[in-house]
Amino acid sequence: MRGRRRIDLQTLDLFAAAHDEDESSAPDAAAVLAALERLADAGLLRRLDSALAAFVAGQDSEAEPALLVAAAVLAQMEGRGHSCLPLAALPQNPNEILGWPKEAMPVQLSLWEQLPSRLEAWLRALRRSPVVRVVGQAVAAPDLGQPLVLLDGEAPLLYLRRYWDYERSVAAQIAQRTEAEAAQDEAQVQRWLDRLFTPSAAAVDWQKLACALALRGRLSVITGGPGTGKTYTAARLLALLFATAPDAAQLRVALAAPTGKAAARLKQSIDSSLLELKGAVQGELELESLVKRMGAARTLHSLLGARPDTRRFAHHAGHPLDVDVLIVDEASMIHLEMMAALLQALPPTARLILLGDKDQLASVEAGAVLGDLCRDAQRGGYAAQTLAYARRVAGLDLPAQFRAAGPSLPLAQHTVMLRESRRFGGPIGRLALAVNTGDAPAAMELLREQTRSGTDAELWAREGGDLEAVVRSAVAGRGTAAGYAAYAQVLALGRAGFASELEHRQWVLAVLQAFDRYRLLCAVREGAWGVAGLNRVVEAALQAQGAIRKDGEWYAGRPVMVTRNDVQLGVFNGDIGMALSSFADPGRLRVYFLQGESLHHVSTARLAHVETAFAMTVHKSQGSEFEHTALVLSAQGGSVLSRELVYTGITRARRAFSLWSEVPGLLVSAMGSPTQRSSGLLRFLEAAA
Ligand SMILES: Nc1ncnc2c1ncn2[C@@H]1O[C@H](COP(=O)(O)OP(=O)(O)OP(=O)(O)O)[C@@H](O)[C@H]1O
Repeated sequence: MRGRRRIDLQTLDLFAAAHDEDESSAPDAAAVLAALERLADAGLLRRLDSALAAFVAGQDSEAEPALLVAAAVLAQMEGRGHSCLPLAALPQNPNEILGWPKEAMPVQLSLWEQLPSRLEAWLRALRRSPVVRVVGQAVAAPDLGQPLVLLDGEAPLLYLRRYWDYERSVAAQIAQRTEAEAAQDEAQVQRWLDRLFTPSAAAVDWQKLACALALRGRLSVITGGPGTGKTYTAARLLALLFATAPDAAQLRVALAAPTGKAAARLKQSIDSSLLELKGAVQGELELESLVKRMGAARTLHSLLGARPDTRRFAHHAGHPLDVDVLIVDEASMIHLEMMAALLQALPPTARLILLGDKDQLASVEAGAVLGDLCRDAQRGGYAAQTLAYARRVAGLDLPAQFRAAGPSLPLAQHTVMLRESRRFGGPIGRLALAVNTGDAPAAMELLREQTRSGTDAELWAREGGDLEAVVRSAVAGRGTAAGYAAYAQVLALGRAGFASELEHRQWVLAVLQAFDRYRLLCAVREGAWGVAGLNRVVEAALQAQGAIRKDGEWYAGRPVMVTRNDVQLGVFNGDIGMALSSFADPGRLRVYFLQGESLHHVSTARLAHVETAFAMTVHKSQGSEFEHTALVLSAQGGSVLSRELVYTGITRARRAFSLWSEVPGLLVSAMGSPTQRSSGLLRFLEAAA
């Protein structure tokens, strides 16, 4: 938290000014606003949080302290990815919500002493304010553009208006997409399912079930860990849609993902899965023409038509996307606002197929939509009708534990979790599973046993800080697993110059590919064990070896990550590029990005929003995989060190995973801290059911 260290939280007096004026009375709105400012000075709140409280006070001259504090806490929650504030915990257990460090306890108590101790009094303060729109189960106050919305009822939630709108919109769209089931020729569906799925030894062929369920609706959610066959299943689903569509030649299919890298992987993986099916369809389906017609996969920003300097997209309900089927991969990264925009822009008749791993980190922005949508995925929750349908068309008899015990959400009938990983049978997969289930003893034992077995093991861990060792390993690799030396070698090949543009292009591709063999992933940005510190020391080590020649911000071989979408330049947040000499003007550096199969390049001068990318956050690594991934846990990680963060880091590794922990115990404590994001999405969906 910014600036916290400069202020002694134990002695910080939030109400110093108010006490000077009058010792006896409770602080008024001005005193509370001043206290919130001090909390922002101390880094416990953001400026934005105290500013929202000040805005509320400006709109409501009679605002009570509880309302102002609730507004500031709500803004703070939004900054941490929650879409709303569950009010019930606020009076008695604010720590659960605030997550402030222990040393902030005196400050928190001094503020809370001035606030009501009962929820009812907080609710009264909210209900009586003109800045709060109160919406109950049965009645709703008129919409006068109030900036806050109180969802009153048993477990009241407070929203910023924007997020209230997004959640309701997403829930309404999903309810609509899951209500009516498309009529179909079941005999035809059964025939094709049997052709595309050979009998499986597994108790349940979840991939076949996913296809069967997806065929009868306009929304399909397919979740599963890495290598469980999400894209393999989506390709079969496409073939099925193609085979059963009345006018297959006209079927418009689009592929998308939140990042460019994930989009490129999706396209590659879908194409190769489709072409592998040629034998199974024996010329009956024109799979090659389907592959051609799909075109490149795009980022969601580009698909929806992001426009400079506005949150609005070119495509929306009034100007929908021109698609019949949209497959979106890495859906765990889609934040609430983006999901609302995507659903709005999709024609009501189009099918949406969401693929993603519900256990991965959610987006930095507010909302954990895939996690919410997959609440029932583990236990199935299938209704009798769904089970009967699965038996009829797919010959699947689901064990009793996957049947809904009571009334089930329509959404659950459109959701399937894939459970068998084809890629991660070994130690990386076992570690990911142990982390995911919070089994710390199993995870630690596995890491110890693997580390003991030598540097070539799939897993390797060191707890207790030795930054120099981290850097040595980052450069040289571990055993036969790559480090950045691999990219440095390819980079050096360019120094001799190129005879042709083609030769130069091949070299650029080779540098980008070599760089992607290894990545340092950090939990935090700041500090020696964060992104900024590690980037500096890795750069220095490569410089010392002569692998790079850094004499300014830009140098040949500087890997960069784009930090802001720039529609005009065609680069998006999270894209990774490499500064290299251009063929036409070898003295000039350009930044090269691999977009699908094609290379895109931009002049360094035009790329204002980038950062060096030898080390990057786990958040930004989603949608990417590296042959060797090193996860670096900083002792400054605090609440950022979550189970999802560690799981996401581990599952970025294809062949080797290394863990570097600044101090012992960080991994175990992260595993014991699953992230919970507050949202009302399921409540809206349940209400709509
Ligand atoms: N039923 C199956 N039979 C044979 N091979 C399969 C099957 N399902 C998946 N595979 C193979 O397993 C590998 C992983 O599948 P796929 O890439 O579809 O997984 P994924 O869940 O999309 O992974 P990621 O999350 O990493 O993108 C692929 O090589 C795929 O061809």
